[in-house]
Amino acid sequence: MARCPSMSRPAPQPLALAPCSCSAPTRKHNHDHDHDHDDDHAAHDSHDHGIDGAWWQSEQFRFVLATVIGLAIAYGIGLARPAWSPWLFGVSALVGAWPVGRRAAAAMGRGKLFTIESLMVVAVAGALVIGEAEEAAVVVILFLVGEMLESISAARARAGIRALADLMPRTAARERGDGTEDVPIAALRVGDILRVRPGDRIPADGVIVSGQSTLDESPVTGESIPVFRAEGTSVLAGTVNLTATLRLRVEKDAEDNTIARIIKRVEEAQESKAPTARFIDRFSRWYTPAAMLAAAITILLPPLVFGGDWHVWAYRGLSLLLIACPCALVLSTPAAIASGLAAGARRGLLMKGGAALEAMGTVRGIAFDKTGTLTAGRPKVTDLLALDGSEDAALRLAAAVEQGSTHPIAHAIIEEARQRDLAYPTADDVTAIAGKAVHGRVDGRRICVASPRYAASEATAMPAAARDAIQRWEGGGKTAVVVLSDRDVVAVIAVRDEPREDARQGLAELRALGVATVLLSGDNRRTAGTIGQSLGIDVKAELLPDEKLGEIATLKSAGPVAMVGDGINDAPALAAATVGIAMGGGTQVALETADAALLRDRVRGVAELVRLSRTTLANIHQNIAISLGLKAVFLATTLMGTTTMWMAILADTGATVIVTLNALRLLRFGLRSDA
Ligand SMILES: Nc1ncnc2c1ncn2[C@@H]1O[C@H](COP(=O)(O)OP(=O)(O)OP(=O)(O)O)[C@@H](O)[C@H]1O
Ligand SMILES: [Zn+2]
Repeated sequence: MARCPSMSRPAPQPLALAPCSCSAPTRKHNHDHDHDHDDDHAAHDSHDHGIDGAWWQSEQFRFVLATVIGLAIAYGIGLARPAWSPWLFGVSALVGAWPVGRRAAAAMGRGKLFTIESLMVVAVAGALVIGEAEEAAVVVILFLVGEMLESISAARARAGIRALADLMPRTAARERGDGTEDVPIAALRVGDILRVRPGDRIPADGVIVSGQSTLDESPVTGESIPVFRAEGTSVLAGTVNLTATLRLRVEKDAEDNTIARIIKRVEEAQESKAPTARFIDRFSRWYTPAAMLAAAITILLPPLVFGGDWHVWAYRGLSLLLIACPCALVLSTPAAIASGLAAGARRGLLMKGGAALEAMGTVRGIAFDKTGTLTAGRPKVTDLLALDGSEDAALRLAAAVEQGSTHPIAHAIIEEARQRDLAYPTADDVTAIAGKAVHGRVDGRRICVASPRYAASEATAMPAAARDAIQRWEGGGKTAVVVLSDRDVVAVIAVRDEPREDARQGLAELRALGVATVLLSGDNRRTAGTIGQSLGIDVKAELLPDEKLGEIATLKSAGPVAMVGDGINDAPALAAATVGIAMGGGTQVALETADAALLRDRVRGVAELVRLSRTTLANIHQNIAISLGLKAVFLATTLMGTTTMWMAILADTGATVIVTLNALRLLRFGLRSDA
């Protein structure tokens, strides 16, 4: 990670986002490193996915092992012939440092003088010059071992995402004639019919054409309760078919499958840098040269000015170089972010990057949209009051204009008309007025389905019966819409959208986390108020779409704000918030528009997201404290002369490993808490 894998065959590319040397912020991540050598390039790509085969089979490990054995032999011979010992150790150090030196030279070739590698090379060369060959050899070994440990643990963090990729079966049984043929997943085309036996994983996003079965969707969405899926419903690649054979029509090419897109998203997210990581990059840019300067001063100043011993101060100066190595610090943020993102993805919580994760960890307020977010988003018509003509006649008119609308209320009205077997005409000139109404022309009359507020301003008069019905229904948490025909009120229709099952609990969990919640609704005050009260959330109602943006701006002035919506018709509000979280409305749109997306339509997922983000932030802070703390301690002891060079590098390696292991703890996030 912080140190680049050193072998000619590029070693595991861990979390692609770790900068590969402390002092070269412009090198974005390890990959760049391998791209220095074109001949390595192809090898790199092909190994990228084989990373965590057996680490002990890697060339990196063999090299380290060889160096350790070499050192042991040198030590053994040195016992017999003490005079040879410095030379043997010197040779060991040079051989072990060879790959590091090559990388330092390559970086210098690109004009980057101050890298981890150059720190190492100068320190080792210096140690040899002052006759500390044994010390130099041990430093090199520890450095190599540290590098290897990092690769191994980093591969584990990355495996958090790769576990998702492993969900995909390699082949699928495609129907041909009477039987089936096994074809690789990549060869599947949209429209192919597949057979999936119980116990198999679904090979592609598709629709069930025959059969019904229970599916375990937890691998993809984190939803632990198996779901029943019958003919006509869609299924996701990577989920497990539990009970019966299904015939499936492929709806997506392999690379467009939801699971493939999730993996891609998370990998992209891991590459993106969090603000803290950017800060540390900038910090390293002057930090490493400063360390070199400090080392030079330590070596030169005491002997020249105060008559100090040359050997002693050269040794301390060189130790200082090793202490200055900021591997652990550079790694502290990206390692935690990568693990946090992977842990989230496994639980159906997707985030677009480190920035979103960091922001989410500091959020103090969260605004919710109502329809499709706190409620299921599938309202149903519950009451109908016809003032002029029959109920069916009114419903026909309403359905005619609602055909041109995508609003959930429109679906409810059309569904009701369908259930009553009503044939309805098509309306002309259908226009929707966002947040207010939809209107169109039917049989020469201007028909409008509108919110009561808008209707009141349009209608010539609002009959008392209509007014009463509206009041009563809204007080019961229903949404009333008024059907107008040429400015006459012909009917009032009530629809009801049920709150999500876990909405109440999810909001309570957020409050327990100290997050203020508010419902921003376009619905009328009474309806939204009733729902808000039953769920325990503050309400701002009767907001037009741009007024929602205004509310978010106001909230934002008090601190970072997240907005949770369905990601389809509230994209502007999601964009206006510090963090936009998409929920419901399918994963497809959500993944594109928002900073974060919940694959499971659970309000509790929002609380989980907050907890995960905060845990990740805390992890980052621990990592920074560990790396800087250890450096501070060893800085003091080195200048006092109580610790040696090899202890300094051991501290650096140790801090790096501790930081990596600490970050890996995040992968277990959520295993202990609820499910
Ligand atoms: N197509 C439509 N048919 C009937 N009424 C509509 C339509 N579109 C909007 N309205 C009216 O405008 C109101 C506000 O709509 P808007 O889309 O802003 O809010 P919403 O999405 O229904 O609710 P929320 O913002 O709480 O999710 C609705 O409650 C309804 O009365
Ligand atoms: Zn280091």
